Amino acid sequence: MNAYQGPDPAKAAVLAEALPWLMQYHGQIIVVKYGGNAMTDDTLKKAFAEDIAFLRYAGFKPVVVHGGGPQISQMLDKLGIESEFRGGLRVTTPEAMDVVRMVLVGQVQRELVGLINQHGHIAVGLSGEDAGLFTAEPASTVVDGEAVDLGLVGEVAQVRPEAVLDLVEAGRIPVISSVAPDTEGTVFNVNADTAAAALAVALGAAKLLVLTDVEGLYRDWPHSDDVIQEISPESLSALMPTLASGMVPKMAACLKAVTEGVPKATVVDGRQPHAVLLEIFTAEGVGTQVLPGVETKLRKAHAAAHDKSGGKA
Ligand SMILES: Nc1ncnc2c1ncn2[C@@H]1O[C@H](COP(=O)(O)OP(=O)(O)O)[C@@H](O)[C@H]1O
Ligand SMILES: CC(=O)N[C@@H](CCC(=O)OP(=O)(O)O)C(=O)O
Repeated sequence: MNAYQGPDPAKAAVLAEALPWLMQYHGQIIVVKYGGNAMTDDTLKKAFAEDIAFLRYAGFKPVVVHGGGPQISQMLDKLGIESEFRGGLRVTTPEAMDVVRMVLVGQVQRELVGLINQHGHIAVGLSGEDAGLFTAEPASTVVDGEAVDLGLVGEVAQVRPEAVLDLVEAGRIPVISSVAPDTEGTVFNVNADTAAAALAVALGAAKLLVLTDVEGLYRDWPHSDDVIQEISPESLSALMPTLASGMVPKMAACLKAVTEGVPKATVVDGRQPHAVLLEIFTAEGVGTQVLPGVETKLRKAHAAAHDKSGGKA
């Protein structure tokens, strides 16, 4: 006969490990950017929605900014509209802009809102067009030393976070699409990483968490998969000219967020189910963290270890 074993203490240990993070982020805004490349299958999307609902019920204030690059490309292909990327941004004609808006607001945002609302009526979709959330201006981009005209690609010139704050204070989870009008009402395509960073700064978020389809920022991509675990804004700034494709706007967004007051920006692999919970509630470092003074801290820790070992470390 098997003796009664009782509940598994390992489960209690996992829950107890979450305590410091519950204390740190309780009542704080966390902006989570969900990239289109991390929305590849239904299980992943469902797990993402569970994580976001979990944060809300744990007393955090999650705000979601979503992408949808691959989903836009798929629809453009279907419609026979050509699109190319320059410096990680989609050159956007007026014809393509209609598709970008339709896919982001009408398709991707609706799906995420629906999935989160499986866990209570808590998610509300918004775009940069709602309540003046974002005002765009044409993006100016330089690729290989040359100014490039990207058409209707926008940068965020102004954020009015009131509508988002109203929802958050009411216990809701805003799910935001990155399209935004300029002051004349022309609607622009804003990269979702760029929009998430501008919003995180305006909301005074405690963290910007970016989900993508790589483990983090690779040191020597595409030649190695050595992930940079921690990097200061200064070192990241120096690295920016060496980055390629989608990592350019992503790391520029993290840099902007941390330089303008967000204490930490993290890029994690969204292909891993429950990547959000793992990043927030566990002590193991996942992905790449951009945080001020990190090299100074590492240098100090190294110097301390060196002193203790009498210079033998
Ligand atoms: N140094 C780098 N480290 C990691 N990925 C990189 C790097 N440089 C370029 N990339 C590319 O950037 C991509 C992520 O950007 P993107 O496709 O825009 O993702 P998302 O849809 O999540 O915003 C990766 O899949 C990879 O192909
Ligand atoms: C200007 C620009 O490039 N806009 C992006 C907007 C969507 C996005 O950023 O989606 P991901 O986060 O999935 O890459 C695009 O058209 O693809």
